[in-house]
Amino acid sequence: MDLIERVSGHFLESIAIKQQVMDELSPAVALAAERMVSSLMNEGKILACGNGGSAADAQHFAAEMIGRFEKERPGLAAMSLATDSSILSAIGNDYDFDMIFSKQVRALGHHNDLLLAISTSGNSANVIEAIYAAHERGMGVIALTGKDGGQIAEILSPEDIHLNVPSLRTARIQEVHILLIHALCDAIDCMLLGGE
Ligand SMILES: O=C(CO)[C@@H](O)[C@H](O)[C@H](O)[C@H](O)COP(=O)(O)O
Ligand SMILES: [Zn+2]
Repeated sequence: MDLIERVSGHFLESIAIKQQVMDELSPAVALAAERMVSSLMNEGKILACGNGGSAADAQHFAAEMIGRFEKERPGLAAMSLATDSSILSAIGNDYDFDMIFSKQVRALGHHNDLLLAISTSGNSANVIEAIYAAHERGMGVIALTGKDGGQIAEILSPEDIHLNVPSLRTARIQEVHILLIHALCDAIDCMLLGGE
C-alpha cells in the first residue's frame, strides 16, 4: 500500500467535493450569514449543536463568534450546546441522550435566536429533537448535513436554511462543513465590519 498515494487521495477527494458544491452552496451560505447578522442585531444568539466531529464544529463556531475570526471586533452571541459535560451528562443520564440538545434549546432559546444544527448523516436523534425544540420556540434553523440530508431534510421548515453536502463519506462532509463555518464567519464579519 502506497501511503503517500493514499494521503494524496484524501486531498483530491476533498478538493473535488468542495468544487462540486461551491456554486450550489455559496448563495445559501450568504443567506445564512445574513440571517445570522439579523438575529445578532436583534439581540438574538446562535445556539450550535452536533455529535462527535460536529460537536467540535459547534464549539469551533462559537469560539470564532465569541472570540474572533480574522478581524478584531466585539464578541458575537453564540454558544455550543455540545460542550458542557455536566449538562450533557445530567440530561443524558437523567432523561435521554436524545434530549441533550433539545432541553438546552428549550431552556435558552428565544424566537430571535437561531439554531445551527450539524449532522453529517442528517439522522442523529438528538439533533433532530433540537430542531423540533427550536421550531417550538419560534427559532430559525440553519442545518449543515451530508449524504441525502437524512431525516433533517424532511423536518426543516421552508424558512430554514439547509446546507447539504451530498458526499457519502463522513470525513469529506465534515471537511466541507468546517469550510462552510469559516465562510459564514467571514461573511458575518464582512457585513458587520465591511470587506477589505
Ligand atoms: O468525526 C467523526 C467521524 O469522522 C465522528 O466522531 C462522528 O462525528 C460521530 O460518529 C457522530 O456521532 C456522527 O453523527 P452525525 O454526523 O451523523 O450526526
Ligand atoms: Zn471526523
